[in-house]
Amino acid sequence: MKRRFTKMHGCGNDYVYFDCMEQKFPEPEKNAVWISDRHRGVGGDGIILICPSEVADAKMRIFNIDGSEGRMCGNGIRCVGKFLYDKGIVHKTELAVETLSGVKRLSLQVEDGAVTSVTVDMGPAELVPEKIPVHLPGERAVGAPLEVDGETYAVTCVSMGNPHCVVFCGDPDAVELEKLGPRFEYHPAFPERVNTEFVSVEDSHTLHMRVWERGSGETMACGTGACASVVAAVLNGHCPKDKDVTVRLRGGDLSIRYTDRTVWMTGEAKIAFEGEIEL
Ligand SMILES: N[C@H](CCC[C@H](N)C(=O)O)C(=O)O
Repeated sequence: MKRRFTKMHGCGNDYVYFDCMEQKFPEPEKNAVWISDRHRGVGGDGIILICPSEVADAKMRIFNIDGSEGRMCGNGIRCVGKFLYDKGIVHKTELAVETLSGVKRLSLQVEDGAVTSVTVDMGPAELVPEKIPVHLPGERAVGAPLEVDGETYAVTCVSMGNPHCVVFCGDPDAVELEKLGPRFEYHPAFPERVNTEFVSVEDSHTLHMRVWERGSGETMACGTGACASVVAAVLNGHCPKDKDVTVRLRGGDLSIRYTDRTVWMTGEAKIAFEGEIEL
C-alpha cells in the first residue's frame, strides 16, 4: 500500500508525518523503526501521526525511533499546527491538538499564507516525583543527588507530559552523550525511562542545551526538554520566572516562558520535503 508522507522539523528535530485524518496507519510501533532509519528508510527522529479527534482539531501520536510511543512532543506539535493550516485542514490560527498528555492550545504565526512559527501552551510543569515518574525522595527533585555510572549528579526532574531529567554542567558539548545518555535513559530511578538534558547557563535569560531523548538518542532539539530545562533553571535560581528564556539547541533556538499557570514555548516549524513510501 502506497502512503504519502511529509518530512517536517522544528530546530532540526525531524519526524516523518502521516495524514491519518481519513486513513488509519498500520502498526506504527513496527513501521516507525524502519521509516526512521536514515539509511534504509525516510530518516527521522521518529514518526508522527495526525489523526481525527473528538475533543480538538486533531490528535497527535508520536513514535520514537525505537517504536516506543511518546506522550508529548514539543517540536512535533508545532509542525502538526503548521501541517493542519498549510494543508487547508483548518482555516484558523488558534488551534487545539489532543495528545496523550492532554489537549494543547496553539497560536500560529503566518506569513504569505504559510505558518512560520508557533506558540504552544504546554500546560503546567509537573514536579511531584511519582508523577514524573522518578524514584527520588521528597515533594520535588530539585538538585537531587543521583548516582549514574559511579558519578553523583545533581538532577532536577520535571514532567512536561513526558519525563525529563535536567543536569546543569559547565559545557554540554563536552559531555560524552553517546555513553552517558543511555545510562540515564535506562537508570532504575526512571521506571518509564527518561529524556535527559545537559544544560549550561549563559546568562539569566539564555541556556545552552543538549539532549539524549528516550527512544531516539541525541536529537538536534527537544521542545519538551527545552521547557523542562527552563523550569529547572528557575527552580535552581539561574533564571527568573515569567520571563522569556532563550534555549540554544544544536538545531536552533526556542523561546520558553515558565509561569505559575503554564509553560509557553515558541519556535519554528518547517517542511523539508514530501514523498511516498510502500507500507
Ligand atoms: N522522546 C520523547 C518524545 C519526543 C519529545 C521531543 N522530540 C520534543 O520535541 O518534545 C519521549 O519519549 O518522551
